[in-house]
Amino acid sequence: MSILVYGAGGLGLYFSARLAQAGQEVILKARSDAALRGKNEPVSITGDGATEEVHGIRVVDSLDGIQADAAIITTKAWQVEDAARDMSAVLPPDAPVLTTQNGIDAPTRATTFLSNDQVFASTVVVIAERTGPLEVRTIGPEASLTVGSPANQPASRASELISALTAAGVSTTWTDDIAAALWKKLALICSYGGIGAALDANVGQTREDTRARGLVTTAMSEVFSVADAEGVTLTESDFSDDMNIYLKGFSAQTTSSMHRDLLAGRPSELEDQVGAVVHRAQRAGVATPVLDLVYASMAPREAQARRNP
Ligand SMILES: NC(=O)C1=CN([C@@H]2O[C@H](COP(=O)(O)OP(=O)(O)OC[C@H]3O[C@@H](n4cnc5c(N)ncnc54)[C@H](OP(=O)(O)O)[C@@H]3O)[C@@H](O)[C@H]2O)C=CC1
Ligand SMILES: CC(C)(CO)C(=O)C(=O)O
Repeated sequence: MSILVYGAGGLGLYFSARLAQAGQEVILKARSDAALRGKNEPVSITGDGATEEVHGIRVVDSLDGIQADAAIITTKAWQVEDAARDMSAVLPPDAPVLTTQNGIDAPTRATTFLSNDQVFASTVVVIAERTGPLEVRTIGPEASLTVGSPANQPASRASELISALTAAGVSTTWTDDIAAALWKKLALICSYGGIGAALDANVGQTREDTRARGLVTTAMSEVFSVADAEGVTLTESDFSDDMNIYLKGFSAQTTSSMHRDLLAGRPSELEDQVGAVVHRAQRAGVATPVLDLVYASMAPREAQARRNP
């Protein structure tokens, strides 16, 4: 199968490497340094102290003349529309396209230029960081994905892509309620990531401090309340799952990518994560005082980063 991976950052390099190692034909849409260097170079993937060089990935900086059977969008959330526009010119209309972004808006953004039926969404659990052009480092286990169709398409429409991911060692589960899966993940990253960013504290530090832990817990329940107002069904056991990941699943040093980007002065996914919740809360008349404060305290930093990217 020929798979277009769009965006050579942490997640894009990770998927490209694993899919190519499993024998898939991978086209990686990169830009800037990664595209220029990548013409004749392998992708290097480091995890568990070992580095593997993966050859055979076709790195391109333009989709002109590209043919692919499926695509995975691995840009940041605010770049999904551009990616979708670009690939809509070359993909067959029935080719499945998988979004991987945190937040809840990526599938809608993708359908600005792609058909509802071909866009599949996923939540991704992995820690993959781009460490240089065509270099990625993973921390912890291989990725696991929950995949579904916002347009209620059957799994069979994306079965070849799902099989390719599974064969590449990425455990992939199908869900009939992808909206719930996206909101559940959003509740996790918005809460520990939002409070972590506002306090500049890692997971270990917010977990150990009673007041900070209370803020994470309240922020999480605020996201659940907004999901409820949006008609998304999340259960108490979903809340416990998220709390367990925060309290027991993450290593103490963990910070969210939104936190790291904000603190480094880079454009972040603040709008797509905390912003997406507080704006919906306002429209639905749901009180989210903790997340409002996180958003208000981080928005000036975000605006500054976007003035000087
Ligand atoms: N990394 C992870 O472990 C996880 C990430 N996610 C989610 O996955 C998404 C991607 O995250 P991550 O990989 O960390 O982000 P990165 O910023 O590392 O990667 C995004 C990449 O997309 C590239 N890109 C953007 N627009 C284009 C374009 N038009 N053409 C070519 N390349 C483009 C960027 O290029 P350039 O560098 O030139 O800007 C960048 O390399 C986010 O929504 C994140 O929340 C979810 C779970 C885990
Ligand atoms: C939860 C985590 C670390 C990995 O899945 C993530 O998605 C992020 O920080 O953006």
